Amino acid sequence: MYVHDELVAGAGSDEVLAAWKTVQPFLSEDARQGGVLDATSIQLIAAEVGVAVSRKEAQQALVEMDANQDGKADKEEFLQWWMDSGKSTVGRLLTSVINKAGQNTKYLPGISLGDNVHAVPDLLQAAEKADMLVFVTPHQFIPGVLGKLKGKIKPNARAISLVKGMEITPDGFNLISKVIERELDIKCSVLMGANIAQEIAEGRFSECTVGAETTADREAWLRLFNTPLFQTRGTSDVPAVEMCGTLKNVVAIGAGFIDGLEEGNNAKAAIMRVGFSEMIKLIKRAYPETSDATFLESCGIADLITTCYGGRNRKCAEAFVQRGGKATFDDIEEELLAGQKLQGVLTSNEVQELIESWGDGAEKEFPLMVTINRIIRGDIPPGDIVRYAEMPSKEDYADEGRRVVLRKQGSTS
Ligand SMILES: NC(=O)c1ccc[n+]([C@@H]2O[C@H](COP(=O)([O-])OP(=O)(O)OC[C@H]3O[C@@H](n4cnc5c(N)ncnc54)[C@H](O)[C@@H]3O)[C@@H](O)[C@H]2O)c1
Ligand SMILES: O=P(O)(O)OC[C@H](O)CO
Repeated sequence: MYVHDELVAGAGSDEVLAAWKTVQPFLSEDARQGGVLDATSIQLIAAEVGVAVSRKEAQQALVEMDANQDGKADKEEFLQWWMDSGKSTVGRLLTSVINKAGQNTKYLPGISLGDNVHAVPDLLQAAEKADMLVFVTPHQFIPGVLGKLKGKIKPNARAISLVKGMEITPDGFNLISKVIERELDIKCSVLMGANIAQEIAEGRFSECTVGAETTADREAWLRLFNTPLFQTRGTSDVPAVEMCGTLKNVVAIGAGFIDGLEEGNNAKAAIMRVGFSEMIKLIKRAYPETSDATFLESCGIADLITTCYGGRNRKCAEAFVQRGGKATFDDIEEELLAGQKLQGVLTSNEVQELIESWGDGAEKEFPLMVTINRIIRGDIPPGDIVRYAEMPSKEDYADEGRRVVLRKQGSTS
């Protein structure tokens, strides 16, 4: 499994002590006898706990460690330095942690990944011989990932995308599965559904929808994914499945605004209802052949519900309101998600571009999507979400932030 490598928090003193013992046979004579370290010993111990330490860093560490300035660094000084430094400048490589601890301590702490999961930091090494490629990375990173894979994978490999988002082009848009197909010249199916990762990782029951054009592809992916606790249903309505997963993230931002405003359950249900009907309208406009039945699959109504209650888009939108305009979505993402990435904000901008590309009058077809985007951009305050039908705009706030233009009767604030 390819894992985009990064440095994560350093190991604790217990792990380092265990590493110290493990590498004893390889330490220098001085280190073994009296616990006096040299740079090589530091590198060996650090490597054992999954931390990459260069020669230069190890030498610098020796200078920092020598607290009593006797020209030596012993075990106690080493341990003290390790804990004090917090490994803030060194850290542990995530792939190494996953392979040693059997856990992704950064993104899924406490979840055992199983013995057959091996993290590989080299994308090509992980993918070039694969027959089945599963794409699940935030959609902003997809171009970079595909650039590295282009022309380097098996020509008959099958792909599936769990990625939510779209690419905007001068001619319209492409869903991520289509971007994968175009760049890698292979078929790409999709898997979407009410699938909050933490719950699946904990082995709790959920469903999902696989969209694949051919029966052979559907059967192949169902064989791979379907389990009693992860019930997978297939459909050939591929773009609608992917569009549902993509658009519900925008509605979830709206649901989060409602939560932040403490507008209550009725208001949230209303935003979800309107959002769902705009999703359906937008999907049918882009893909008129879409089957209504797809909206009742896990990728449709179920994913909308779970994301509007338990997702990160909802959570960050709620915080955006609670901060009263003092924090941007970027700030909130960094603070609340610790390295994870929001999809809904980018997708809202993409959807807005798509709607605008459909020409005059198209915005009025999707007043909630447009209103959510205006709130995200800071053009109007979050409270205006309940006035989505009037489509309040930046111009309504021309007078030093006060809402001065009443677009429709009864729209005062
Ligand atoms: N988390 C969920 O519950 C969930 C469920 C279903 C679908 N999805 C979708 O799957 C996609 C990925 O979401 P996620 O939650 O796994 O990611 P995430 O939000 O946890 O993002 C962090 C991931 O991005 C990787 N990353 C960081 N920089 C990168 C780079 N330059 N290139 C490649 N990868 C990089 C990190 O290693 C980490 O794995 C999204 O489109 C999301 O909507 C997520
Ligand atoms: O946490 P979110 O808001 O990115 O949503 C997660 C998944 O898409 C739910 O299926």
